[in-house]
Amino acid sequence: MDLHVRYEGDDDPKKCTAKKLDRFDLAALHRSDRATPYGVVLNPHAEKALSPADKDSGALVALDCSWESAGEAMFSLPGEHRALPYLVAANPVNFGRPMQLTTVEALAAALVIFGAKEHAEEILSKFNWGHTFLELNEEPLRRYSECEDSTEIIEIQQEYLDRAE
Ligand SMILES: C[S@@+](CC[C@H](N)C(=O)[O-])C[C@H]1O[C@@H](n2cnc3c(N)ncnc32)[C@H](O)[C@@H]1O
Repeated sequence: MDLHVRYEGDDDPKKCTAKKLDRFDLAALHRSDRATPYGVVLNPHAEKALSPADKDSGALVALDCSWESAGEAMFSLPGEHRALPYLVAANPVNFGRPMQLTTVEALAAALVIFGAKEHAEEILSKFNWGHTFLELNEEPLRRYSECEDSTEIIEIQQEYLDRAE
């Protein structure tokens, strides 16, 4: 599956996970909405949860910008907008926190949910904490990948939300 990133460029380029994926030719960066291919847009504000039912909806797209600027209005890209279900970050900035994933973690999570675990491992292998993301989220990612649709994903997510309270 082709990975695309709408790249805003307002985060430190040395720490930016999308930039690193681009350097290894593992994702394509786009500087405008128009230049970004239509597909599934990973958007934490989306009403619908990502599920295996989305896997044939075209390109997989993330928006790389700082979390300070990642408000709802920023996600103006045309596409099928989907939020990832409950997962925890493994990156050093947000380790253990739910939902605020880096771009590479978000793309990897979507790939695992779509049944492309090897592709997820490949992109995470460029980060020394990358494998930890799959270890921390092994059970939820496996269960999400076995769901039919967004309704089933939400049911499983609720179990993790209840446990986290
Ligand atoms: C806000 S940017 C921050 C990127 C960070 N600067 C980096 O270097 O990776 C992270 C992007 O990953 C995706 N993402 C992260 N968490 C998500 C979630 N819970 N649901 C959907 N997409 C998410 C979104 O596309 C989001 O804009």
